[in-house]
Amino acid sequence: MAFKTLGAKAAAALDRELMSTGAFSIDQLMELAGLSVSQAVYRVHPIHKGRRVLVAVGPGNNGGDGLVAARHLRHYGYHPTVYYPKRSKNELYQRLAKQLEDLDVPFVDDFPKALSSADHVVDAIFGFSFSGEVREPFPAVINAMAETKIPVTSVDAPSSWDIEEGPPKSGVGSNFHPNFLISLTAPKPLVKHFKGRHFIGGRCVPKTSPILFVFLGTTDSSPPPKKRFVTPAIAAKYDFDVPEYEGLDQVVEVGSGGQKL
Ligand SMILES: NC(=O)C1=CN([C@@H]2O[C@H](COP(=O)(O)OP(=O)(O)OC[C@H]3O[C@@H](n4cnc5c(N)ncnc54)[C@H](O)[C@@H]3O)[C@@H](O)[C@H]2O)[C@@H](O)CC1
Ligand SMILES: [K+]
Repeated sequence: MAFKTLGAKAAAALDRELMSTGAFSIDQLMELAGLSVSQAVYRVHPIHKGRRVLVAVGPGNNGGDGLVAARHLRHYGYHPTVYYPKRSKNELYQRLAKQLEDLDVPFVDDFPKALSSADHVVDAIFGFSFSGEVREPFPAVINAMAETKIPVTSVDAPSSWDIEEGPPKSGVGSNFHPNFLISLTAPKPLVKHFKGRHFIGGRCVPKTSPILFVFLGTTDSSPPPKKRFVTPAIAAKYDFDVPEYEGLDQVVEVGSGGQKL
């Protein structure tokens, strides 16, 4: 059985709701997203496979997730490098970049050159707000990620893929098939075209409501709740499934097309 998917409009509406009635700040959501991404990378590319992780950062919140992930990866002992060609003037992104600079994480301008000395790539260029043809300077970056033999982990969506329809039929991105994908909160419809290893990660901590405690039968001696990140009410309203997370994990591996394993 497959996890229900969340279309681009629903995903954007969900994030807006979390930031209004849900009382979360964008910083919190991005921190949890980036933390999940860093854990997915740690799973698929443990440090002994090579420390050099190149993080391709786009101009929006998907890029912000990449900046946060780079910081966590640095703390885990990786040597991240960040390609961030369209820097946002937004104060949040400037703070995320400063945090990386303070950790001596290098920012590079030449993506192909950086790729030639990387062990792993994180694709945090576009997420659910991508649409249309890829604009400069990103076509060459997408092409390079499509052609490289270095494993690529995409954040929320393979950049350049249509959120509903998947890879473009021709042109930039039509041959881009990342090895790994981490869907944030819930898979997007494009996962039906994804063939690699697939994880779901999170956005926000659960509100353990009395109803949830009753539902899970939680007492002092019972196992901790495995549902994570969104409240049961939000999952029901947006009609998606919350996977079961183990222990301290911020990610759960699922089938490539979003099937329950
Ligand atoms: N929306 C939210 O509140 C949150 C979103 N998160 C992450 O943010 C993503 C969505 O973020 P955003 O809504 O900022 O959007 P994206 O980061 O998906 O992309 C929007 C940016 O890409 C540019 N863009 C769109 N189409 C393009 C094209 N064809 N060529 C070149 N540039 C193009 C836009 O001008 C904009 O700067 C999610 O997929 C997820 O990864 C998380 O950080 C948590 C919170
Ligand atoms: K992406």
